[in-house]
Amino acid sequence: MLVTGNDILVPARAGKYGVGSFNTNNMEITQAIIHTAERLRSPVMVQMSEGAIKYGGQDLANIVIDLAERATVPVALHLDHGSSYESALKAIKMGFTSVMIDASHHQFAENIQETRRVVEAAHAMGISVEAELGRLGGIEEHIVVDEKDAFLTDPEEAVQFVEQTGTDYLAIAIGTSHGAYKGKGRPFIDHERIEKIEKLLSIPLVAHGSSGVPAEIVQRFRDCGGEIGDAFGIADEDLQRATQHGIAKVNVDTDLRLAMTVGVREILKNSPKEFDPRKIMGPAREVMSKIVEHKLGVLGSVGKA
Ligand SMILES: O=C(COP(=O)(O)O)NO
Ligand code: NA
Ligand SMILES: [Zn+2]
Repeated sequence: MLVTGNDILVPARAGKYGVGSFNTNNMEITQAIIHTAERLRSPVMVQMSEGAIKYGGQDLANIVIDLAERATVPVALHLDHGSSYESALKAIKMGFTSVMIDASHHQFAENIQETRRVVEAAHAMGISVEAELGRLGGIEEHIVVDEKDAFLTDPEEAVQFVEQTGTDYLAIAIGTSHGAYKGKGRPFIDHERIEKIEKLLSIPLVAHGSSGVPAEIVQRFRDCGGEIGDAFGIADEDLQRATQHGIAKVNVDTDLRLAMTVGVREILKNSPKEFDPRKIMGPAREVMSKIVEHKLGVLGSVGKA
């Protein structure tokens, strides 16, 4: 069933498990996310960035909404990294049941102002809101925030921010970053910071940049002609620990991008005569489903629906 972000994340925080919020850009990615969640009796969030909305529009949103409405587990459709009040309201009009307003690149006061506007409008329409305080490293969609400017979330500021905005859940910068290159070997995750914020805030916390970038997928990517550097993601145990301390929503995009590309490249390489789209996208859907299954297991949401 299609529900709001709060319907999924408030129980997740209380139950000390994480809920995967996976980015989608087409039907097969959406099916891999929702059908795997159903099979594992897990709540799940499907998210679209502004780029995905530009690419697939209402067509793509309707695929997600239809699968979510018919799903036997709770599913929310979430706007990822909404960059403005207008963008958030447009998404709500499109049928999104959760919206992020990411004003984290503004000064504190502007972030509060922009976020509060969205919260008032979204709440008037029964939609829940994610905001962000602190800046991740890596490439945050339209913003390249390099390491030196990235700053982690200040716990006391986070309390003020939540009080003054009314945001339902909060994305915090705790060492993760977007993309496939999160750090050499094992990215540093500031567990002390998470645990400080956990004690001060009772709302669900959000971890962006939570792809694991599994070595096996990276190797398969290379083996079928993909070019990728020294790619590392967040370690499963770091993610598991974070979900025990307030992290309830966990954003994953890169892992599904790599998985789909591996599926397609392997077919094109090993079956050069193949040109049936179902035989090309079908195996890619399988590779993605396995990645979703692994992630739901790491997050502890299996059987929670
Ligand atoms: O935070 C993310 C995705 O992060 P990854 O690049 O680690 O999948 N989307 O908002
Ligand atoms: Na988001
Ligand atoms: Zn993100």
